[in-house]
Amino acid sequence: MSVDLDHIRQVREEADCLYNEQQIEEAIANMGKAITEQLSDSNPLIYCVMNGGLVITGKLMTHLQFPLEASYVHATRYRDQLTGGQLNWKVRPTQDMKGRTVVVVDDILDEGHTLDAIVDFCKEQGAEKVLTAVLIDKKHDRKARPGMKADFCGLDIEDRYIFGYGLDYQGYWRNANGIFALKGH
Ligand SMILES: O=P(O)(O)OC[C@H]1O[C@H](OP(=O)(O)OP(=O)(O)O)[C@H](O)[C@@H]1O
Ligand code: HPA
Repeated sequence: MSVDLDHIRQVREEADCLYNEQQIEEAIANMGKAITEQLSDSNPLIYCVMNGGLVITGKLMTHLQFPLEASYVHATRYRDQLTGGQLNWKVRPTQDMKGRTVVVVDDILDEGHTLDAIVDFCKEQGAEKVLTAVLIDKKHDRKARPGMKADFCGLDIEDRYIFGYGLDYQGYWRNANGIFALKGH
């Protein structure tokens, strides 16, 4: 599929910045502190949810100065669309997680179906405790479960389509150094 890069550039230029780099880095440091307080003696297994979790997981991990193992899973349900569909597992966890504490790290808790499915899978595999950490919690009433929350969360946002810090618009701008909302969405 060919991509109109002028459109991609225009989207970034017209977007509203909801959080700048400094605010996000502060939020990530606070998440790191909270996770350290709770998990520093638990030898956790940290799972990055690709692709969106790439930036937050890397940045968060440097705030976790205790023994841990890191790996990734790959699950997607948006496929360059603005609304989610069926969850498609591309890479499932491979490590033995029996009896382990697992932390699933992702960029966003939107409706929550992605995190719920990954958490359920880890529990089925025998993880003793499964916790979730997200940079962003989007505020609306369409959560997979009413009141659903991540165990660790950096920032809340209003109900708009966002990109930056791992989140994409049509596969682009995961590299944007802020959280930006798409004009008109
Ligand atoms: O809470 P939900 O409504 O389930 O949405 C959240 C998920 O959606 C995005 O992934 P996406 O499916 O877009 O794949 P990507 O990580 O490759 O961007 C995001 O990275 C989360 O994993
Ligand atoms: O607002 C969003 N932006 C990008 N990816 C997403 N995946 C779920 N919600 C979003």
